[in-house]
Amino acid sequence: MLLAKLHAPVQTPCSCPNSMLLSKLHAPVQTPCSWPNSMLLSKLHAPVQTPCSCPNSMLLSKLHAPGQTPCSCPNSMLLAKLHAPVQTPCSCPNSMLLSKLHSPVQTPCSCPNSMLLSKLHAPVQTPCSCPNSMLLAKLYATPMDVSFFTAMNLLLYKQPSVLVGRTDVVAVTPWLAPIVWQGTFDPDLIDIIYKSMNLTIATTVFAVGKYVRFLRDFLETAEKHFLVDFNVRYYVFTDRPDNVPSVTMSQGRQLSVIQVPGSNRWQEISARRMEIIQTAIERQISREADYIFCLDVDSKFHARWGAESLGRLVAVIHPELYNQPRDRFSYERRPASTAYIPMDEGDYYYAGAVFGGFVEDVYTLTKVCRNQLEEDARNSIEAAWQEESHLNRYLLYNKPNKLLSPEYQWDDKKTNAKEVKVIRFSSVIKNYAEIRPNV
Ligand SMILES: CC(=O)N[C@H]1[C@@H](OP(=O)(O)OP(=O)(O)OC[C@H]2O[C@@H](n3ccc(=O)[nH]c3=O)[C@H](O)[C@@H]2O)O[C@H](CO)[C@H](O)[C@@H]1O
Ligand SMILES: [Mn+2]
Repeated sequence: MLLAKLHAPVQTPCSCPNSMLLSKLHAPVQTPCSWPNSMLLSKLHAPVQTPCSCPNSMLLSKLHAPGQTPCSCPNSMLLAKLHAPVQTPCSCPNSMLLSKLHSPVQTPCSCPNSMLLSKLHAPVQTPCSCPNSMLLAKLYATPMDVSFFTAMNLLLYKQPSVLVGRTDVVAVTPWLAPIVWQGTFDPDLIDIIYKSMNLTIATTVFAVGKYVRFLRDFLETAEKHFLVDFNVRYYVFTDRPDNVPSVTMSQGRQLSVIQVPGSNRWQEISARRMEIIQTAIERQISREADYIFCLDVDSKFHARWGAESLGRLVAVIHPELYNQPRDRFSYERRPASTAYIPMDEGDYYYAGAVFGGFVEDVYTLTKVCRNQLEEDARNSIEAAWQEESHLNRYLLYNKPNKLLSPEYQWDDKKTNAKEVKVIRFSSVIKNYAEIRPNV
């Protein structure tokens, strides 16, 4: 619930994490329940009651009054939206007010406002799982917690620039989705924002037939680089469960093995992933994770792959075709296939080896692609690149809201390109004739 709210549209047109938190904090109390924290939140959003002249009443009145004397210091800007704790205090009236708000209640008297302030400064009581309690718990997390709120105050990070950034690559699509390249995000900042949400990321990987041999490197390098310090649940789909290696997992990470049939056609193994992922989401993943990534197993991680990769619907730009005109893309070009894309259409060529997003969005993607694959099979047509062709068709008409650059899907066969400053995940070189069940 909280996660959904954090992703709700921001009132102020800005996509920065502070705005997301602020908009949540400013939202009217939703679904109030009778539990004390909900009541308290309702009061916080209510107008000041029965003002008296005690310092606490005065402070509360100021808090609910429109922003005064805004200056350009970070505190004033935040105060205009809400009473966040002071970062880098200065002596402007807004900073002073903020300091007061976060200091212990002064001179308590028995007026309702003093009582309310005392409650606000008290530790969270008996948390339950309603959204209001979760929000309060975050607001009042102890300084030891890396919670959204404390992290925002303690983390000093480089000022974002409007004028200086990557100029050698395009970092945003024409529909304003970011394209994630090294140098376009602050890794520490982005991790702290997402870590406080206590997310679980499902990661599916297929190791059918001889492809089980890739699992050890895949998993061992993932433990070093992939969403480190996040809760990750790997789902390994294989016809050889006895050959799944035992790899030591860090805290918060676990692996489940799900048995699937083998096949004597690699095309079928690859394409059936859509159906199998769809079914696994229905059966268990929807209850066990917030986000999901679906990855190829014949790959290794080499460098950080962090929370910058998370989004509602995420795709990766194929390393072979990112600098090619769309008519060279290996889309399915036969109108008889449901994966058909005409020559004059197409945004990017996305790789089938990496896609992800919110579990429910990936569920829809896998369901649509599975249905299209089955319809094609009934019509005896197989798209040029199986599920990858269907994925490209889906993403053309259902735009992803985050794109990963080829840093996130390189190929060991390729020499480095100067715009790729870091290779995070790459396909290993394999002998197709030896490893696949058919050629
Ligand atoms: C050179 C080439 O052909 N590249 C295509 C091939 O990529 P790839 O060579 O990356 O395909 P792949 O052989 O890695 O197969 C995709 C994934 O399916 C799983 N798997 C596949 C076969 C098997 O016997 N067992 C098994 O487990 C495994 O997780 C693997 O990572 O296919 C993709 C679509 O699927 C794309 O169209 C690629 O452009
Ligand atoms: Mn592969």
